Amino acid sequence: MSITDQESLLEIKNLQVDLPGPRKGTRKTIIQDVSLSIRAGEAVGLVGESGSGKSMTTKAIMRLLPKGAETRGTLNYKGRQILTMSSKELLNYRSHEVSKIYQDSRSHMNPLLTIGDFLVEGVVSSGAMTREAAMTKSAQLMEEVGIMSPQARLAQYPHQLSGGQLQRIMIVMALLPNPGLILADEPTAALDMTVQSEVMAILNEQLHSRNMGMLFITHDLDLAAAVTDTLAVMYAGVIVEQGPTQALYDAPRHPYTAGLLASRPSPTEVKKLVAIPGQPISASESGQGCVFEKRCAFSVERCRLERPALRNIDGQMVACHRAEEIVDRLPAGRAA
Ligand SMILES: Nc1ncnc2c1ncn2[C@@H]1O[C@H](COP(=O)(O)OP(=O)(O)OP(=O)(O)O)[C@@H](O)[C@H]1O
Repeated sequence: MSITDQESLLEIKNLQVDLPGPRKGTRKTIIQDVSLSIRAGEAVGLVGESGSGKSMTTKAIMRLLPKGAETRGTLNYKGRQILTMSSKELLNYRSHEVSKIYQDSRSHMNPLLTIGDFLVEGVVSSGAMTREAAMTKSAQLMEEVGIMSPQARLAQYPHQLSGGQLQRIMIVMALLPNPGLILADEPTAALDMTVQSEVMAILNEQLHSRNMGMLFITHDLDLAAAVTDTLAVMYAGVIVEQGPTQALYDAPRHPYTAGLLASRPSPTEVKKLVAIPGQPISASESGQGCVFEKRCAFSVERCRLERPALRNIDGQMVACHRAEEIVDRLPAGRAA
């Protein structure tokens, strides 16, 4: 099946992931009923606190979940079912179709390999390119992402490059096989703000010039808002709010999203931070009701008893029974 701008590159429907529980024969749910789609040229942000299930979602997309994991639902890439791919298809999918960019590039690099050897290792060993072709393409891509003197850099070792340069090298490695989809897991978390913006601008530019899709994983709503077209907010393995980035950022409708926005510092003004009370829970600790119920200031009995489904309110998908009646009482999130 060919992909046009309008068709989904990646389509996840009703994903549920269970892992073996602490006692023999038990299981714990990590991801519950997650649906998400990414089109070519689109950047989708998956935002949530630590433990909400963001990384597990990317692992499910790569079919790299821990041993003993049980996956339900459907995951399609360009119309092909990821869950039923043969080992050969899966190898091709992981090495050519989807690339991952990690948070801490230095810890993913072998300090004993030159940048060049590190970059070409994957594409050469998968037989996709000769070493010479991979080195030439790496040098071209390095120029595209703003690394000066690429030939000299290819011969250097990771300790000779700064954090920002290494993250650009990770982007080059991700682009080398010409993937359709990039999974970027907190790609700038280890960088300072200026370098963070530069790296995100490079990713954005590449996304559009190559018409790739991107899933951008982060706990930083502001960063996600700056670089994505669509946002999905995750809590305890569930997407609680989803919609066009600008609309969701300007006018959150779920108490959790509003709480996240109110709890971060403003870059332009001194304001009192409003923390979300209580501690995040994992999917396996959630009861039959709303996953956010225990921390929500607007919780009523129905929230405790009945899990709210995502429903469309003015173009935003919101999983809250009371979304319409509480909208004016949510904490103001946007920086003034
Ligand atoms: N290998 C594992 N075995 C069992 N449980 C796991 C494993 N890895 C993660 N979990 C659990 O799965 C849940 C989701 O974890 P996940 O790593 O996806 O969260 P996250 O949102 O990516 O967090 P972070 O931002 O800290 O990376 C958490 O409750 C976590 O404890």
